[in-house]
Amino acid sequence: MHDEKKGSAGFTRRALLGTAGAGLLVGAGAGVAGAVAYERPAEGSATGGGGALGTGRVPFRGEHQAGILDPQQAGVRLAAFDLADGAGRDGLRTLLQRWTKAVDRLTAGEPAEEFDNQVALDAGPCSLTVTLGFGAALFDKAGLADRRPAALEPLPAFPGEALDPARGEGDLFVQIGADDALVVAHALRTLQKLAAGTAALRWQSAGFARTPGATARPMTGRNLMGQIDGTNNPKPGQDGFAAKVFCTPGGDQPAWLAGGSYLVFRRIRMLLDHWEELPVERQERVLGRRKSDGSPLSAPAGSGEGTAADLSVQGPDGGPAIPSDAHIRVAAPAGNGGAAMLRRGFSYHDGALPDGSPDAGLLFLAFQADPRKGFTPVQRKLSRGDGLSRFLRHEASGLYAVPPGAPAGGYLGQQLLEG
Ligand SMILES: C=CC1=C(C)c2cc3[nH]c(cc4nc(cc5[nH]c(cc1n2)c(C)c5CCC(=O)O)C(CCC(=O)O)=C4C)c(C)c3C=C
Ligand SMILES: [Fe+2]
Repeated sequence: MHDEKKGSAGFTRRALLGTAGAGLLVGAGAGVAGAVAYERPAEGSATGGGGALGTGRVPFRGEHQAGILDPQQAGVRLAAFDLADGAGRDGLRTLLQRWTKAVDRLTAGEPAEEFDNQVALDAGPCSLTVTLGFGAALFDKAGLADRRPAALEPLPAFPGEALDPARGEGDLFVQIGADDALVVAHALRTLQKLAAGTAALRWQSAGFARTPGATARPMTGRNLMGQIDGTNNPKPGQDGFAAKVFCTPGGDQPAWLAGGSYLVFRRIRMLLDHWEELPVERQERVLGRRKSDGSPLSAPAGSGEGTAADLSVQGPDGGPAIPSDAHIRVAAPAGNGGAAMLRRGFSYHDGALPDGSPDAGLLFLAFQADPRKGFTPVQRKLSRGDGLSRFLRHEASGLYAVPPGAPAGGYLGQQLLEG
């Protein structure tokens, strides 16, 4: 399932995933997203860029789109565009062809042919990835209603959420990640210019994750609650990994989505003023894992995040060591009919709200083979019985069909338009 194409920096995507495996072996127990050993190529080993971080290059083409299995970059911009009235199928095709041409060049560290504004001129690729998704409304607008996947039906309403459609949804979604903020901003600006007249920017959100090299050794990242986040993600190489994350045609899954995925986006604000009032031991019981090393409360402190959580272990008080409303218990696949997803969220911090509280939280992103069997049942349960939910507010949402990677010589989304 992994592509073998070599990037100019002299490593393959398989090599990246292999590095993820190495991360596991050293006991980090880390998942793909934000969690893997994140080795950069040696300084000067590739085109452009001054340092090792700049030369990282992620192949854009392959069976799956980049930005799903690849390690998280330090910076991300999520954005969605709405297709203009009258653009139709031809307008969409032309737009996807122009975006593909630009992304091909930008991910190689080269300026776009059209509309390049020189913002990223001195930088290498910086591990830039651009991941595209299609929102449900796109299919009618582009005359493709008969190809809309059944699984793209709107997510149900969940208790406690207050969603702002102006900061979510949208026809064409992009996740733009890179290890340099200018490279990220440049890529979005280029896509926006190329879309002029065909699609208009609906919303955008900026996020961040650990910068590679910030810690003494590669580690799973922390979120703004201070928790190690990403530990128990499905991992490539595990039995059934691909079936959890990528679509297999058949049933009501369309053929054009083979090798693609579904992405759920949620902008989730953290009530940090309340959270930070809790003593660390209480915070740990809300999650079910320790803050220090991510070890589950069912195992001794210091055993590390790679230790499997045992939901049957009793604590000293005779109750469950991992409380009944602990986040990892309520979210666990075991209690949700096996529901699984690959989480790849980024933190955001957009200053303060009018009441002075931080406008900060998680840009939750989860890739999965079918949201009806992944995100929806888990979120339904979390919204009722999760101790962590008391400290969270879901503020925006999006569900997108993520097409497979661009075929050799072809364009992103070609399978939908011409399959
Ligand atoms: C509907 C799915 C989920 C939402 C929404 C969600 C929000 C959310 N989660 C954290 C922090 C952590 N989550 C962790 C584990 C975890 N979370 C989900 C699902 C959702 N989380 C799953 C399926 C799991 C794995 C459960 C298991 O089987 O162990 C963890 C623990 C470490 C880890 O495994 O990643 C943390 C930390 C936040 C802060 C948040 C919303 C802002
Ligand atoms: Fe979670």
